[in-house]
Amino acid sequence: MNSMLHVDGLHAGYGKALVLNGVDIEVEEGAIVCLIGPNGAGKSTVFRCIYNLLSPSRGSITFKGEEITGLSQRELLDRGLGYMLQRDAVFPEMTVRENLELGGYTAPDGVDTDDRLAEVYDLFPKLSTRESQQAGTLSGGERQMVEFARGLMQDPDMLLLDEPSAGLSPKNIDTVFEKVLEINELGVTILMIEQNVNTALDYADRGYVLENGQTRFDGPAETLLDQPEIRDAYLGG
Ligand SMILES: Nc1ncnc2c1ncn2[C@@H]1O[C@H](COP(=O)(O)OP(=O)(O)OP(=O)(O)O)[C@@H](O)[C@H]1O
Repeated sequence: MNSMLHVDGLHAGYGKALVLNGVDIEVEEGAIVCLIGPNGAGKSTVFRCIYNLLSPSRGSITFKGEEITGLSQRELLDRGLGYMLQRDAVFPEMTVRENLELGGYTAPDGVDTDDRLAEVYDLFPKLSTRESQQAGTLSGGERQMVEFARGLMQDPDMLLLDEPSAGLSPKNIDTVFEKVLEINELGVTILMIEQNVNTALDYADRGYVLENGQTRFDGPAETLLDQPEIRDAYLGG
């Protein structure tokens, strides 16, 4: 397997506060990798560095074998790296279709928006039946689907997902992870931050545990929860 994304010795912070002090993550092409860790461990900060929303003070980030530190979001999308943010980011006044078409505008050259829309509707049939509905009137789970679908409009090779299941009901959480799996099976490599550790690790190939801005453990997802320190920290023993 080829390495898709490689984060090596990442250090970063906000002002004088150092938040990351040695993060190493390897994501192989085709994998689903899950980044877990307590609140404030620095998970979103890792994503901000990868997506050039924050400049690292040390370390390197390579995507498809090339250094990407400092590249604009436009360049990252052109290279096939997409990002779905944690916060609710649909445009509520716009219809479902308009939200998706917006995703298409930022797609790399050569991606046809109409073709892409048809493929995305295949993946999310419910959204095609709601395409004229204002996104702000959708349920939380449906809005999450719109965000997901919008990220896919860019036809990425890899997606960064920041807590795709955040704030959803148990039923919708399963639906989101099923979609993650389906999208992965279509060839999209996934790196996701998750608080629903048990469920996320059920779907992931590999997991990384971040604590105090450092990678503390990593391993195949199915064996990660066998480690007593991780069980104690996440499942109360
Ligand atoms: N813009 C900012 N300015 C100053 N400090 C920040 C900023 N953003 C995050 N931090 C701090 O950096 C640390 C790591 O935050 P980060 O959001 O990366 O953690 P996280 O692991 O994603 O947490 P959570 O699981 O709660 O979302 C925290 O202590 C946070 O308060």
